[in-house]
Amino acid sequence: MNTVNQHEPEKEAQSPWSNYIDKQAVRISPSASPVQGTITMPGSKSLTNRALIMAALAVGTSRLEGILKSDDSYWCIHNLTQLGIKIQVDREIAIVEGNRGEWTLQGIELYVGAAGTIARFLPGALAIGRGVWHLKGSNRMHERPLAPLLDALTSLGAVIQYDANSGFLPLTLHANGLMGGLVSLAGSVSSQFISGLLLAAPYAEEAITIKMEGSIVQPDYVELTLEMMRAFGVPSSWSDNGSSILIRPQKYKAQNIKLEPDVSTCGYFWALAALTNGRIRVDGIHSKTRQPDIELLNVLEVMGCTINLGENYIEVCGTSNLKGGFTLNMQRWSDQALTLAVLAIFADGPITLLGIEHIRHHECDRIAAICNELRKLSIQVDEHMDGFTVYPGLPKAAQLNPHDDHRMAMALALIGSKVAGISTLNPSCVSKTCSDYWDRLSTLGVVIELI
Ligand SMILES: O=C(O)C1=C[C@@H](OP(=O)(O)O)[C@@H](O)[C@H](O)C1
Ligand SMILES: C=C(OP(=O)(O)O)C(=O)O
Repeated sequence: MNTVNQHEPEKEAQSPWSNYIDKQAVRISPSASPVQGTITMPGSKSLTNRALIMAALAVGTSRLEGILKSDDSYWCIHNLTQLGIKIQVDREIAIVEGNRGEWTLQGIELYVGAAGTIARFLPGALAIGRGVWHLKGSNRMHERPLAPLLDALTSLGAVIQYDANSGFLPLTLHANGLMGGLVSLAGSVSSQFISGLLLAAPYAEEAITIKMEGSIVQPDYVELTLEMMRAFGVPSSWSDNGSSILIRPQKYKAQNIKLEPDVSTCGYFWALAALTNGRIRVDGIHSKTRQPDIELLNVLEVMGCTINLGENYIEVCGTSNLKGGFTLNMQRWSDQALTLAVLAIFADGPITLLGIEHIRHHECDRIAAICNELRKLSIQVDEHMDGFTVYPGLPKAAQLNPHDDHRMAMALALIGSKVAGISTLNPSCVSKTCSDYWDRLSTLGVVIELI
């Protein structure tokens, strides 16, 4: 539990859409006045990669508006293009010509970078066709689990050969189409296994029933998948008291759709308002979104912030006295755990976050990594198997290591918006989901020096 994976920056996993690639570190210093602004946010990573893959498999040509342009979506577009899908990107719009589920280019190597969504969504999408592909990713992606998904695909007809470790990338996938039938799948380590099978399920020879074993972490992402499938013309039905989903054979129909902004990225900016007693309004988003990180707003309200919900915007106004002294189970929206860890430093009582053991399998072991970094600031933390407790304190100056994890970098930067002397290494790792993060902070008055 005490070992920390000090992953070195892996530049190969960054894409042409990455910025700051030549920078070693970033110094973050407080703004002279409370942070205020009305901003827009890039598109959701989760929605972008789902929409790209469904559009690629669809009948007809889709138009996706508001795509995210970051490493995770770059590798998705790059791989689909390598596989013969025609995709034109013009600013934040992608035009995608669907292949009706028939892959034409085989025998190629596909590189998924550090993107969990591609590593978990592409194998199923490929397994519906016929052909052989080699899949690999970043060093960290080679350590992130895939076995439940790959075992399910194997039981439906795929043949998988592992280069090194069974259940992990890199691997060779021999696709023979997917049979239908009943398949059991556990989502207790990652909800992406279930989304990955769902995305492919309509292209199986017979109906597929996915029986979910045990509880699913972050289940709203499965709902996001089902919602996007409905948008592409594929319905699904739940049975067994919500533990099984049935998908019948059919094809996605090309769509013209607008994607929501990324609520996980919004979280850093709302937290910035909360911390600096400022005001941040994000346009183009509403509180009825299915993206689970919207729950952060309820917690910010409990902590003393004022939340203004418009039809097409959400505004957070901060407070001079952030309230702590509570315990939260964050299993359902764990991408914000690191944001809350940082807010907790400046609250008036300790905050304990539990139910998030699965984030040890994300871009780094996020529980070990955040505890390690906050201790460098002399902040008291207790590490638990499934979470951590952060105690309020005055952070001392330090250089922090984001462990090559975009969310570590984006959350740790918020400490610098409050106190002097904070810097973090490897600033370009933010490009996994927000390639212009440092410019965005700078525009809002936070002092950013890229070195
Ligand atoms: O399906 C998705 O788009 C995601 C699912 C979640 O992952 P896990 O279910 O693997 O925790 C989330 O953390 C990730 O950022 C995006
Ligand atoms: C867990 C995350 O990403 P991935 O899609 O790689 O799992 C994340 O963005 O916090």
